[in-house]
Amino acid sequence: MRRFDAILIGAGQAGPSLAVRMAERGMKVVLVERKFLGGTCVNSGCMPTKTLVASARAAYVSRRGADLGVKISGEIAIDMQVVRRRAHQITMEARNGLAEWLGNMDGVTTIYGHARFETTDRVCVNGETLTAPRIFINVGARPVIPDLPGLEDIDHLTSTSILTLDVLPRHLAIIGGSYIGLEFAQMYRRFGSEITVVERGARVASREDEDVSDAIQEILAAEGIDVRTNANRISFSRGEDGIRMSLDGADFDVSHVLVATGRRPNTDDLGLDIAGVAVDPRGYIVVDDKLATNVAGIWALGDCNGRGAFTHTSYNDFEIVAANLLDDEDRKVSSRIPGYALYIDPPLGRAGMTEREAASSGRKVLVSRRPMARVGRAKERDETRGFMKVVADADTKEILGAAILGIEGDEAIHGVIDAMSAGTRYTDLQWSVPIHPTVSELIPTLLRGMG
Ligand SMILES: Cc1cc2nc3c(=O)[nH]c(=O)nc-3n(C[C@H](O)[C@H](O)[C@H](O)COP(=O)(O)OP(=O)(O)OC[C@H]3O[C@@H](n4cnc5c(N)ncnc54)[C@H](O)[C@@H]3O)c2cc1C
Ligand SMILES: NC(=O)c1ccc[n+]([C@@H]2O[C@H](COP(=O)([O-])OP(=O)(O)OC[C@H]3O[C@@H](n4cnc5c(N)ncnc54)[C@H](O)[C@@H]3O)[C@@H](O)[C@H]2O)c1
Repeated sequence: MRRFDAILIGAGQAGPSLAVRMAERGMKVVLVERKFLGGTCVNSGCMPTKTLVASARAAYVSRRGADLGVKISGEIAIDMQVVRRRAHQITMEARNGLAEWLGNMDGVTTIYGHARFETTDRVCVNGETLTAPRIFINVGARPVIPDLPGLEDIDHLTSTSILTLDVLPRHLAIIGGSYIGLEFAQMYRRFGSEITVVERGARVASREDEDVSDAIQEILAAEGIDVRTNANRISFSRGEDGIRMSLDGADFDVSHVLVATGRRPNTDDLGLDIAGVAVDPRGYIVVDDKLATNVAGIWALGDCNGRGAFTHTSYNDFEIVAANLLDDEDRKVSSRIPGYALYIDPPLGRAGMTEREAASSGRKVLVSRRPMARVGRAKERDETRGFMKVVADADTKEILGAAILGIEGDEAIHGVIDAMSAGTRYTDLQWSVPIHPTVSELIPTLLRGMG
């Protein structure tokens, strides 16, 4: 049995950084990873997909060149092998960089293998027992495959396996109209596929306010994406020319099916029951505000704790745990202002509550909304789709949330995230002087329109 000061299970966004911080304090730590260093973001999530989004945008801009007076003679063609290779290369650079960083770090041992609890302070990997007084779980999540008739009998893709596809689907059906479904829908449409998005809910991106969902759907429909909402009866069979899909009684043929119906935590094969670590009914590890589980000496970070589902929330979990355990600070998850982006083009940048959440919190709510057509930068680029809105508390003047669906929305939203993190009231920002011509330039005007 090998003894360490800490065991970290999973090398996603939290594990490697925490391992290094602890080793820098002279601790002897072991990082256990069953597949690839970097986890989802590096290998099958943000990095490869945002590289693909960049290729798709290059195609879109090239096709629109003539509108801006740029003549391109000949067809705009996509080389899927180059597109895919680029995404893979970005992944490999990040994965190899991590291996080098960890490899050069005294005090960090990396073991490749599946970890499983034997007791509260022992973990078995590749038949060997490791023990430590502190164990950090950072095991992430994986795609959910829904129980749809016929799905098991056809070759279907997930957000992971589609990354190895180097042919262009003739017709890609995407089941699920949220982050993963919508990002892949627009990117493959821009590569040249016919796309049908099948969402069982009444609208796409259903966590957002209705006006945001509607505007997203309009943006996608304008690019020729067929979005079917309220889809109830979905089934599949092998067709003569690919896959036969049946949707609410109507049949059609598609060449490929991508399943994008959510993710579930990798907590079912960890032996958590043996260690006595509590999980909720969906398998997420139950943690307190400092990410400690119900078992002393065991913490859970990242997607597996259900307190966030993004790269930045997993990394922030590392920052919280490191600050509390190593720097004698008092950091809590509940202090985090929720922020994220949906990387369709134009992107949706989000901060804090939706308008619906703010209204249902019982506060008296003020809202202001402006179209992107009011933004000089958007007009100059001839990309005026979308709008921005902000929600505030009428009594305290606190900013409760914002959405910027428009070019650079993922960047411009940080003005709001920073203001919310600093506790700035919207009335204090109404007279700030932004730089022209930027997207952020409309924010003071937006805040002056609160009503
Ligand atoms: C297609 C896609 C696109 C995305 N795009 C974005 C984006 O643009 N922005 C964003 O913020 N987020 C995005 N996300 C979400 C983001 O990737 C995740 O939230 C983030 O990677 C979670 O990090 P994590 O550290 O919690 O876990 P992970 O990165 O999933 O790491 C967990 C690691 O644990 C390992 N592991 C699991 N079980 C064991 C075990 N028993 N023993 C040993 N090792 C184990 C796994 O192999 C994995 O390497 C995207 C996700 C997907 C799928
Ligand atoms: N830009 C980003 O930050 C980004 C990008 C991609 C993924 N992610 C992360 O990945 C996670 C998973 O994303 P996701 O889009 O797969 O999941 P999701 O949980 O956000 O959405 C799943 C969608 O599928 C629909 N659905 C479920 N079952 C269905 C069925 N049988 N038929 C039709 N529709 C069905 C749901 O109604 C929902 O709209 C997200 O929580 C997110 O954190 C983030």
